[in-house]
Amino acid sequence: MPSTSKKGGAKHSHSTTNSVRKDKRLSEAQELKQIEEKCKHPIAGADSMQQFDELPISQKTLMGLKRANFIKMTDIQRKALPLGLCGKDILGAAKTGSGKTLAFLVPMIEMLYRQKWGPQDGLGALIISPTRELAVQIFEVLRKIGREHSFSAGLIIGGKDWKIERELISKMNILVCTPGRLLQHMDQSAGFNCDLLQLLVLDEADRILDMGFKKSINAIVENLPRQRQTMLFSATQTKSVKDLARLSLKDPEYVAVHEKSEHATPKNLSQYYMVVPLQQKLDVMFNFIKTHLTAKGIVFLSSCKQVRFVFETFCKMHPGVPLLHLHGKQKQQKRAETYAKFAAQKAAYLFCTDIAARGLDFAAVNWVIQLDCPEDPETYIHRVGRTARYEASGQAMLMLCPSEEVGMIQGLERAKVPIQEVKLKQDAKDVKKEPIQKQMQRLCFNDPEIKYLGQKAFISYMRSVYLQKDKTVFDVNALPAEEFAASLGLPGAPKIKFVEKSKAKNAVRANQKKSSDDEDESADDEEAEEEEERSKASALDAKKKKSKKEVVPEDEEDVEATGSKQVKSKIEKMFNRKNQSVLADHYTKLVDHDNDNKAAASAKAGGDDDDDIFTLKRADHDLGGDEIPEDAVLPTSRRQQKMSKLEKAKNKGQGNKLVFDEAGQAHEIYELEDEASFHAKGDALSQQKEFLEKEKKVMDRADVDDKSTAKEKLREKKAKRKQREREEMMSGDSEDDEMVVTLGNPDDSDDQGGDYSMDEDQSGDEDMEDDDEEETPKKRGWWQDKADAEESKKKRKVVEVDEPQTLAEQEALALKLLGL
Ligand SMILES: Nc1ncnc2c1ncn2[C@@H]1O[C@H](COP(=O)(O)OP(=O)(O)OP(=O)(O)O)[C@@H](O)[C@H]1O
Repeated sequence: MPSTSKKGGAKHSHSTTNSVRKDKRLSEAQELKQIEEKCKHPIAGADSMQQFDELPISQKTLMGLKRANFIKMTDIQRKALPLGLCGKDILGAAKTGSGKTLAFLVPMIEMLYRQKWGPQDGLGALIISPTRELAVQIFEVLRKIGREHSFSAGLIIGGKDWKIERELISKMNILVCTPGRLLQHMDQSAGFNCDLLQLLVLDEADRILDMGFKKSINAIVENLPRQRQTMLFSATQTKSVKDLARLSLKDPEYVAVHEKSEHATPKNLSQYYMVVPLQQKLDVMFNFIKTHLTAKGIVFLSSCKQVRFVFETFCKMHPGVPLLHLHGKQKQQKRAETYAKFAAQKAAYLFCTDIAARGLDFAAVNWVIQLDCPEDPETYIHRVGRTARYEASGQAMLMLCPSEEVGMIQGLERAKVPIQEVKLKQDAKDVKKEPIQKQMQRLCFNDPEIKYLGQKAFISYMRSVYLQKDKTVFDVNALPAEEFAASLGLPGAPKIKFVEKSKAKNAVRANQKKSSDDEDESADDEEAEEEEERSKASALDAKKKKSKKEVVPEDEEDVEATGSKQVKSKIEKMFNRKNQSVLADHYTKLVDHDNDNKAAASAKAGGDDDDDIFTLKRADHDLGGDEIPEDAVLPTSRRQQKMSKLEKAKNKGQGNKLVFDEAGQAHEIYELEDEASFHAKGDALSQQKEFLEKEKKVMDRADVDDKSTAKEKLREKKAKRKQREREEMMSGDSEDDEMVVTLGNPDDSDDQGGDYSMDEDQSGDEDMEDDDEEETPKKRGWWQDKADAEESKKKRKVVEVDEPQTLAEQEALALKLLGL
């Protein structure tokens, strides 16, 4: 009967499927056993292995590698993979473009596979990258080679929506992320749990471990289990014992493939440098593009503003090849688009900051041009590493100002970078030519936006040079400011306070040197010597105070009319700006109260400058000086405003103890005592001391209590928030899976995974940069609830002073609120 035969057929096929599955399971179990057996350290015959299929790895990984055309191992892979597969901690160092990514991805996938990691096991491996673009790239390679496996992997670099990320993060086996965003989730996402983490990878480890990310990484590592495998990779590897200790590496294997090689850069890379006066750089760059129209090049500049200005002006001059720009202040979507566009272009030039210096793997880049000098040889090595990747060849050009040549070239020699000088062609030096400068002037003249961008580019370049640590290379005073400004098309160089300060500092140094020379000469004159000491000490004191203030110049103080020694308030300074020649119009617009809204809107739309937005906010407060009574004690300095209550209390001293008489009048204690009984208690000084000690103890106790209460409140608040989030999570399961991939899905290989958006951890990347062409209004801080943020927003609008501490402050505030 048909029905019976159908049933029988179904039964048959069912049992066939079952037996296929069973066979598969058996062979997998067998494979696992064999791999386990082979992965005992050291792997037998590892030294002679050349291909991936000689390694003790799963068929699934091998298939993934094969489909992505990875057959033969590179040097770093040959050395690092056998160690990584055995679970060793690794410090991997190999030249740029040498294949470090696979050296950590393969052991990671294999380790999870061998442990039969499943959805219920949660997060097993974490990869941290310093930039979003690099994280995306790693994620893509993971998708390719892990396609046969069934782990879930997520990209956490700041999602479009925090909530979506938060929901997904709890379900991932592997996460590729940037430090800031990861930390944010660790702190705020209820479902995030990394207690079972098996493996941590830091790609571009030296960058992640340096100052910019230090705090985030420390906090992240604190949350991770100590029992885990850790791998660090970079072309310029850190070997700092301190760094390794803070990551709790266990007997790490140092795998360096270029340590013994003659050069630190790829052998197929030709490297040149050219000494170009600052004012000719743009001209030389433009000519370079015009004479290399079929090339694909990356041009590095020192700040976002520089990038934007050069990009905008060069676009307007139509060089005849597509131009793109990439920097950390662009919106994430724009960044991702630019990345994809440049990757797809055959001939194009990408202007960028160091955000693109590390790890990015664009195909077929012919030239890397460093229009601005890199901060150190390491940065140089990473920048040039964007070309000559794997087995390709490439060329790199470094443009140096005359004052940078000696220091930088010596540094590069020490870092084993082979570089040769090429001379600027005579016609490029011809002052009569200056085609760019004239065009630049026209652009600035016709378009105030361009002029303003130029001013900002000028200032940010000078600031970047001023802030550089290596003073043997960077000397802001050696730069021809006027000529440089003219080369940008500006009518004059904006006055920059920190440059003036730096000159003054040099003068003080010269004076000190002179006075110490004088001191040597008059060593026999005792009186003169003493005087000398005194003046030296006070000069040093003054210098200390000055340098403290100068370390990080405040944005709004950087550009300022110089010459006046008068002490001015910030508001005065702000208004004085309109008297400057170059930035006059712009600042007039910004501090014009009637036009505040207009200016705010334009700042948002054209959106360049956070300094300006900052200025605008202050102008908005309407804190007219006449509203505040003369005797009111308002916190004036920023430091004072930031002072905690405790600090303020400490600064106020211990206070007086008063006793009230029957009429309710307050008296000092001694007033109500007769002299005999006062003396009977001991001498006045010891009484005073005893009293103060007693009071101090009381205060210390109160302080401890206060702190623990505050901590407790914070804990409660956090627990409540997490609870709330947990409830929200339970109530709706998001269907958005843009940043997620289940690796075992061969059909989705061509999808563009990950839709990435903002993340807050780029401070380390672009910390010299302070503008934002596409800046959005300030977001709620990650530590704030929505309600908190609203509350603080409201507060900000009402009063901008600290909670009044003294009677005078309270009176001042009361009068202000009453509008008197
Ligand atoms: N075994 C291999 N066979 C073929 N190509 C490979 C192999 N390993 C890596 N590659 C290719 O080499 C290029 C560089 O690899 P990868 O990005 O991993 O280098 P890297 O060492 O991490 O570079 P960087 O230091 O700049 O980050 C990539 O395009 C990658 O696809």
